[in-house]
Parts: sequence; C-alpha cells; structure tokens
Amino acid sequence: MVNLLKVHGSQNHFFILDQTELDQPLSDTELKIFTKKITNPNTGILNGADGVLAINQPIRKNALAQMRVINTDGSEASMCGNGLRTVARYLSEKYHRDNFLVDTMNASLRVRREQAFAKDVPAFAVEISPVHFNKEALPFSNLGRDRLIDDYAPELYPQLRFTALAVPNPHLISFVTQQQIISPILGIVGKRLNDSNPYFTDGVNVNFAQILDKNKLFVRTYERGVGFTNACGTGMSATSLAFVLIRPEQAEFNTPITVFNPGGMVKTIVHYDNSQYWIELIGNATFTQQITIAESDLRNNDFSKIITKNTGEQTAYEKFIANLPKYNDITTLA
Ligand SMILES: N[C@@H](CCC[C@H](N)C(=O)O)C(=O)O
Repeated sequence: MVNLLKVHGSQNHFFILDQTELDQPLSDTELKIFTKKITNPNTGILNGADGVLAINQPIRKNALAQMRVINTDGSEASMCGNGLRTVARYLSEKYHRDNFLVDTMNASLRVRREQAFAKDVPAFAVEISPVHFNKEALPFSNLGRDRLIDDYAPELYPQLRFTALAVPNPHLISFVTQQQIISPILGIVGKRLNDSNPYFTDGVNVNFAQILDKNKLFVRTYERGVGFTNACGTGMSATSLAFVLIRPEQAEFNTPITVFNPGGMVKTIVHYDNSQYWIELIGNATFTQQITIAESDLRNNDFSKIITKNTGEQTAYEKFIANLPKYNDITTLA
C-alpha cells in the first residue's frame, strides 16, 4: 500500500506522492497522466488540486530529497513556493530534521521549520531563488525590450504597468487598485498569455497586487498550468521583491512583508546578498487528508478503493483565517 497526502499552503492544494516509497517510481509519462487524473475535480479525489508534488531521491550533493512540481494540466514547473513548504514539513517529519536542503529543478533550496501560525497550523520557511529579470530567463519576446520593470506594455494590457521576473518560474506582476483586482482583467490577461501567444511562449503566472499599507499586500494570481488559484507562493515572493524595488518608500529589504491572498496569508522577507536577490517565504504547511491506495491502483489511476483519513488540520486552519482582517473577500471569484 502507498500513502498519499492532500496538503495546502494558503489553500493552494496539492497531492504529495513520495516516489521513494514506491516499489517502482512512476515514469514521467505516468506521473503526468496520474496528475491530470487525480487533480481534476471530476476524475480525481477530494475535489482535485492545483498539482502533484513528487518526492524523489536528491539529485545534488547535501539535499535530503528532490521535489518535482506537476501542474494540473500535466506541465512541469521549476518551482512552487506553497508546495515546497508542505514538502519541507513532510520531509521534516519523515527524517526528523528542522533545517535542510531540498532539490528543485534549478537549485537546492534551504527550508526550515518556523513557529506555528496558530495551534495545529504548522509553518515553514522556504528559500525562493534564483531570481532573473532578463527576457531569456522568463522567457519573453516581442515586447521591444530586454527587461520589463514597472513599465507600460500595451501589447499585454493597455492601462497597466508590468514587471516580469523569474524566481525561477516566470511571473508577471502589476500593482493595481482593489477594483482592478476583482475585475475580469486578470482572467483576460492570464488566459491570453497562457494560450499560444507571441510574448510569453512558455506561458507565465500573472499576479495582480494591491498595496494595502507599508509592508502589506494583497495578491491574486492566475497560474500557468492551473488558472485562478487561491494563492501562489512564488507569485507572492516575486511580487514582494517587485514591491521593494518599485516602491522603496513602502517596503524594505530584510523586513517582513505581510501578504494576504484569497486562501490566507503568508510573510515574505526580501534579501539582497552577494549581488543576488532571494526571498524567504513563510507560511502554513497544512495536511488535510491521508490517503491509502494500492500501488497497482495508483499506477492504473484507479481511485475507487482508496481509504482517506481526515487529519482535522483544516478546521484549525479555517479558525486561523477567520481571525485575519478581511481585506478583500474575493475567494468566491477564484
Ligand atoms: N502555486 C505555485 C506555483 C506552481 C507553478 C506554476 N503553476 C508554474 O507553472 O510556474 C507556488 O506556490 O509557487
């Protein structure tokens, strides 16, 4: 029998599949098909999810394990901030370590246990890096420039200023009004840039941010490979870096920024060390259900005989978010 976990960070939901516990790890094709099936609310279980986080043996020296991120459409992302916190917790409990490295597609990233956000709302901090602004890193093209930083790009949307950066998955950020956050613009821009288009040929995660106060943001994201999501950890991290760079009078380096999102709240801290930007992302790592499935059923995508057990942590999480300030109640639009 195999154990899966249904987890979330700020209600960005995933299934964790520890491939090191299987007799035979799923091949890339099997993993893609499994992800599309289990995360789809119609064909999957427990209302689906935004993706699968697959844990493998480490690929670099000194890391405890590797995390691969498969989006619900079967595409693979180089990073996932909310997902990495939940993987950090899983590995922390499995190996009894509170501070270690996890391999991702492009880098080994530092993770550590943090003080819980509330009773039964465990929290982890993860490193978000490397950061790049050049058009080759995202990639983007046909925008008549090498970098896009707080500038108009009428090809993308006429009245908005955009910033593009990779952390290392690609993000497009716009600081907007509350009215614009809840308007259809994010869906229009997100859909267009994630269909076949001449600007972001690999797609891009699109983040709309409202500045609430000094060191305080609300961020809503249209995710590549997913669509609207409750929260995107790399998106909130990239947006925090853009906030510090573009509005230095409102946000500082090395200072916690509170980032609200439709699924909850995280803290970010933006750093600049050795000529490199990096961001700490701190937030909940919640396990909602444990799922038991026969390995043959998992391989055949047959979820009819699974056994699920609620952890009770979602109740604690809901109590935690009920006490957060209601900056922007747009969850129903997601
Ligand atoms: N939700 C994630 C990002 C997942 C990857 C994204 N969909 C992509 O394709 O880049 C996060 O929390 O960072």
